[in-house]
Amino acid sequence: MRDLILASTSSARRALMDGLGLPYRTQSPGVDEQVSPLHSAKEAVRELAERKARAVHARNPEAWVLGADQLVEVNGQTLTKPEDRGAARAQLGKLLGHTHDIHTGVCLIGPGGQHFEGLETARLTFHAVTPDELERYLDLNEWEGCCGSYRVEGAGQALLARLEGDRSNVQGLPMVTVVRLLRQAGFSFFERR
Ligand SMILES: Nc1nc2c(ncn2[C@H]2C[C@H](O)[C@@H](COP(=O)(O)OP(=O)(O)OP(=O)(O)O)O2)c(=O)[nH]1
Repeated sequence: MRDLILASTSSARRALMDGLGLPYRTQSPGVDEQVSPLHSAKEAVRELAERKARAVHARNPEAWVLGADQLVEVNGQTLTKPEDRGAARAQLGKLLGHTHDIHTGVCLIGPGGQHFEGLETARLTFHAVTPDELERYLDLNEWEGCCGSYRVEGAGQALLARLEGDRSNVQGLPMVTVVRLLRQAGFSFFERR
């Protein structure tokens, strides 16, 4: 049985991997997530996904390690996870009534140094809502730990006017891409245990 590690502290990513049914374990990447301000959002998530995977692989060289990173891009600005409710209000203020992209980079590193990577973008359009409705949504605390301050699988779907792309990508892992990388790496599925 292959040793697969998800290099993530994200409960959303764990939930998505749990659904896939492959045996895996998790480890925190514990990396500095600073990247050059000259990087585009896509370059940043690609670099950080690899940085996370390589950091955990360095501690577990015999394992397969999957890392991921996500950013929201709107009007040329990149948004990550909000620090507090005020930051979440400001983020949603940029997204409501507009269209934004959410990019997720994924990187799979193997015991022999094998390296597979992918990047997926989903495009979301949000309804414009009143300030009172925004405050009511913020009261639900779905903004906590979420890039862009919303949960597409939660109450946040009431904000969604249009979604183009892989919904699981918005949640944190583009599972169509993750499955492609795992199959490219030779993983087999539905093993009898
Ligand atoms: N449940 C849920 N989580 C979301 C949604 N959109 C974004 N997120 C979460 C997934 C990730 O945990 C987080 C993206 O931020 P990062 O890529 O920096 O990952 P994070 O630091 O959370 O975990 P990691 O670096 O993998 O340990 O936002 C959503 O619609 N639903």
